[in-house]
Amino acid sequence: MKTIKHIGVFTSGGDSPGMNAALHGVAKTAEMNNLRLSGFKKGYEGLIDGDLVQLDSSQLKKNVHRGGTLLKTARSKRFLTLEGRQRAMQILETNKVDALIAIGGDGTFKGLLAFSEICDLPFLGIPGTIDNDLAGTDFTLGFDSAVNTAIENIDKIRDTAESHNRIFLIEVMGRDCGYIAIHSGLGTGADAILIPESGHDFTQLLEKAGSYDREEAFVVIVSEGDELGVEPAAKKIKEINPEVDLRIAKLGHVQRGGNASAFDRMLGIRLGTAAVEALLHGRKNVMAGILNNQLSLTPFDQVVKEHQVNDELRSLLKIFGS
Ligand SMILES: Nc1ncnc2c1ncn2[C@@H]1O[C@H](COP(=O)(O)OP(=O)(O)OP(=O)(O)O)[C@@H](O)[C@H]1O
Ligand SMILES: O=P(O)(O)OC[C@H]1O[C@](O)(CO)[C@@H](O)[C@@H]1O
Repeated sequence: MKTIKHIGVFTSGGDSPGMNAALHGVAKTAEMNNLRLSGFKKGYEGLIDGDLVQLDSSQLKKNVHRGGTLLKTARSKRFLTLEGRQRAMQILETNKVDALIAIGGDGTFKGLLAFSEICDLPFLGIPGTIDNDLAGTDFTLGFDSAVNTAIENIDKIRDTAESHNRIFLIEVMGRDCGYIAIHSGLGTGADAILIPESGHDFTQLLEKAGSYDREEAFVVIVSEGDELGVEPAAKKIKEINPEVDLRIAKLGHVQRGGNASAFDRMLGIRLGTAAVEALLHGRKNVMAGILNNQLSLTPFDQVVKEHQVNDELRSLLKIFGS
């Protein structure tokens, strides 16, 4: 095993609160072990272009709380091509990088799997996405903050919904994973929660919404990947009852921003530290995560896209969400 003296780190895919805390965890642990640390900017784009900066923990510690990512991020079309990945490999060789840490979601780890076919440097992953759609960790960085933001905004919408006795269909993020919808819906006493994984029979829900008691609000949380979707759901409700007073609200990218929650700050510090220590212990091509509140390392091919909507959540959804 080659001695590690120089680590590269980057953030990739959608930004998520807690990424800066993870960068601080990486930088501080690298410093403690006398390692050089380079940050590649804009995800895989920075690897391809050789766009890198030297990182040290004194700048990063002031930004532990901040949402977004100081290294910036991107969805890189070029890294999907072999030419892009070959160029990235040359950049790593030229800069004498001995190991690479990626902070991102399932796409980022698929990228590392593809990269590992041509590049045998040790890669370490840190789960950073608001979607919480990865196996190998109970929570991804940013999920807790995003749910808190969603809940804060849904509470506000409920105030106006109650005042007007309106039906509100509120779309939350999560791509094709309903985790944010379940947590924000249960946490706000929603009347119904629609998620991609549930395979709903919508008839009952739509009828309930269509004939709702006009003396009350009716709040439905709809995950953006749900098979029905907010506009078609609204249309169907209107078909059942053209008189209903209905509004749609899409929370959108507000869910990705804002200061990281206490939970995400701590998670970032833990996982950033664990990633550097795992590399120093000779581990490669694994993601650092937290399972049952214990640090855990899971190979990339096992972490990509396993939805965590388990039996317990499904049964909660049956009781509270439809
Ligand atoms: N099969 C693949 N081969 C090579 N690179 C890939 C592959 N899949 C994804 N990538 C790279 O990983 C980047 C990040 O993936 P993606 O845009 O899906 O975000 P993500 O990491 O899943 O984060 P989020 O969950 O926040 O969207 C892509 O833009 C692309 O450059
Ligand atoms: O910012 P973009 O590229 O529009 O991506 C939005 C997507 O990214 C996420 O915020 C994180 O994966 C998803 O919930 C959402 O579907």
